Amino acid sequence: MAQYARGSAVAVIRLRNPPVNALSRAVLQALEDGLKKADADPSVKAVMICGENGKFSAGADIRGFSAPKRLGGALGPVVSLIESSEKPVVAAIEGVALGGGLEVALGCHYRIAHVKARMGLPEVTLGLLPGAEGTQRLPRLIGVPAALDMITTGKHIPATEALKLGLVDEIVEENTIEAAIRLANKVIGQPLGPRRLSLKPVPKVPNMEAFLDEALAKVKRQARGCLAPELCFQAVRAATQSPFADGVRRERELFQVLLSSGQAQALQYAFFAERAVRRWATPGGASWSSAAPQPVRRAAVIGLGTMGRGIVTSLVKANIPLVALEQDLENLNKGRKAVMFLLEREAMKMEGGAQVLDFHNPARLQFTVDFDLLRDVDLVIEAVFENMALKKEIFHKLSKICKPGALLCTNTSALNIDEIASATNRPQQVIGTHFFSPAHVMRLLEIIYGRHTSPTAIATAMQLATALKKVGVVVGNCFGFVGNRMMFPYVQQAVFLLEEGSRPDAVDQALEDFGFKIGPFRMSDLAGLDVGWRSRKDQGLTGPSLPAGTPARQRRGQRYSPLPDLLCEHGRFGQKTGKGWYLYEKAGGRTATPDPWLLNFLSQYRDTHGIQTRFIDQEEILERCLFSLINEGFAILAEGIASGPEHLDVIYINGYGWPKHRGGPMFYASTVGLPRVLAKLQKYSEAHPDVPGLQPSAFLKKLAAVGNPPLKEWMSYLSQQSSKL
Ligand SMILES: CCCCCCCC/C=C\C=C\CC(=O)SCCNC(=O)CCNC(=O)[C@H](O)C(C)(C)COP(=O)(O)OP(=O)(O)OC[C@H]1O[C@@H](n2cnc3c(N)ncnc32)[C@H](O)[C@@H]1OP(=O)(O)O
Repeated sequence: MAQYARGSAVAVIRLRNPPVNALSRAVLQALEDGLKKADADPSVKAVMICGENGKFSAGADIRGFSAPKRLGGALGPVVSLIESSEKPVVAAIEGVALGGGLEVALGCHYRIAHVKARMGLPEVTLGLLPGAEGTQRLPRLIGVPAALDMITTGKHIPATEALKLGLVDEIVEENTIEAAIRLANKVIGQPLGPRRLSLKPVPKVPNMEAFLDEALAKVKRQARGCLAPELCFQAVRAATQSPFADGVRRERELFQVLLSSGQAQALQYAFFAERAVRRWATPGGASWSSAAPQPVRRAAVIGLGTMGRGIVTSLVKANIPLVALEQDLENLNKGRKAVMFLLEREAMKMEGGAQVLDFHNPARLQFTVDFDLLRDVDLVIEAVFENMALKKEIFHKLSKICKPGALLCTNTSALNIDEIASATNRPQQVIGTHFFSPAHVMRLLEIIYGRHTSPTAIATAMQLATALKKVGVVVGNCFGFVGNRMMFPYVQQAVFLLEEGSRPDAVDQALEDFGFKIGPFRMSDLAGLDVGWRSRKDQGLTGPSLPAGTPARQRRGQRYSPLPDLLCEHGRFGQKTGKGWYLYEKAGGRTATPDPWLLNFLSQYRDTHGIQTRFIDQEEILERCLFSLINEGFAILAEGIASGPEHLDVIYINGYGWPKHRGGPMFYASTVGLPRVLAKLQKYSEAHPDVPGLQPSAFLKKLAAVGNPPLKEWMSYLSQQSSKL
């Protein structure tokens, strides 16, 4: 809704649709009615538009884009109506003016913003473009380079920057509404022509065509298969080439293309999925609605290796005072130096820099080798390397030293939380916090509850995720949890494809063309092949504990590829040794080139094992890697390890480089159609009966059999008894 009120000479229209004043049909109708009322009332001399509860508007109601009666073209005409008003209209921007909200403000003749307000056109992140004439008005107001940047990236800018760009006329520290009414009174009677953006020319840029060509190349490079950035670009280019009305027509055409592209649906699903996972629940009945977090006033991180350094940096950035602990002075000094380097770099990116982070202050960041300093912390994150015995030793020590209420977190990517908790006297306060590398950059935090973990512990870990500006996803305890468990069959297929005749660069290319940031072999070289090797040795799959006479390509009755182990035995650990699945310019180098040695090695390997080399096309690469990953996802859902497909999708988008415009693996499966995914898995599992990862999960079969229901109904087909937790 929008509330209309007439004060003295200034009518006030207040957008009202909690929590963010999204522009629904009803709000737009009320806005239009308010404008018409003001126009018809001779005592009204000016209009002020604002939003309720300190928020202007977060834009079009996103749910409206998939509603049967779409929000459609309703907003553009309302923005035009505002602009064509014969009475001055002032936007009072508090909180946020995003998307359609900012387009409404662009239709106004004046804009005044609170200093803490944020503005942006984030439609591109939802697979759309600003469809209410924003792509035509913004370049006229702030110029093509700045408008292109805002529209193709969707970034939110603070009011101070908006003022510099000329996006707002004034910023105020308080009483935005009063200031806007004052401004409205002041401008009564002044000519409105110069304030109507649709009448302004687009400011010239020297050598506009060359500038646009370069900008387009950049947009394409960054889009990686996502359509919206390029179409946003095209809409802005139309503003540079055509009169306003023609530009608007072009904007509408392009908007329609995006709306029906499928990518918009995927990105909007991802938007809501990210919010849905905040409402966590466990099969035991614990949930976000009843569990209260405990405050974290001081934290500790144990271990200053790659993960620990990133975690410390993340906590400092979140303003949480902490103690960073290493086992000895040599490692402590090495870790301290690395953390300081990261923090200096982070500080340079921030306004206020090192002063704001205050990391030279020992009261905020203290380095030590003394466990006793952990006595009064509220939360500990252990981040030593993946070794159960070591982790248990540390947790045993922690449960003796830390105060009774302290939450004990383990940063592990696969180990059993219950076993780690068993080393303590407080298993209810032990929880897994799986950070992703680099931990101060990656958004995902997988939060793993064990058999005894309390709801308070889960709520506190979720609150920590929010404080660190991460997306926390609560999952159950199993080997590899959700993310890595789904990754195992994917990587396994990638390696099997090499055995059968493919090449690392062909597999990577297929998956990168699909939209992954990095293919499995480049990823494995980056992470280090030795990490998986160590884990396989611990599991007895390779190395000295392997019983003599074990067939080279079989473990526990299933197909196994020793290829990654063989590479490690040749000292090929990936980027760090300058060679792995690829060759690099030097140890630590980043430029991967196909390695003739490896291709020769693969060919000899196939000869040794009597494998007939065959050509494997892109379709088979994608289907075998992706469908086996998705198949594991269905098994995870059936076991109650995650409470919905959204959880798996949020994990994959934020932690594993899954292309967001494909909505996550489970959403992708829903778009492919579950009967098709099932049929392909059946085909491949018939061809490879010794690969369990290709055998369709019972839950997938059930969903296909009941007629491929929409994703949001999947979980209703799981009987309570099927949860193993
Ligand atoms: C015939 C062809 C004609 C073609 C013409 C077409 C005409 C179309 C015209 C115009 C098109 C305009 C496009 C848009 O405006 S798209 C929307 C752009 N806006 C955004 O992307 C903003 C999205 N929201 C956010 O970024 C954040 O929510 C923010 C506003 C910054 C607040 O963040 P925070 O405080 O962290 O709160 P939450 O994110 O948890 O949000 C609170 C709840 O509000 C829901 N929400 C937020 N924004 C919207 C929205 N725009 N629509 C609907 N719902 C929204 C959010 O989901 C939370 O609710 P819940 O937890 O239940 O999910």
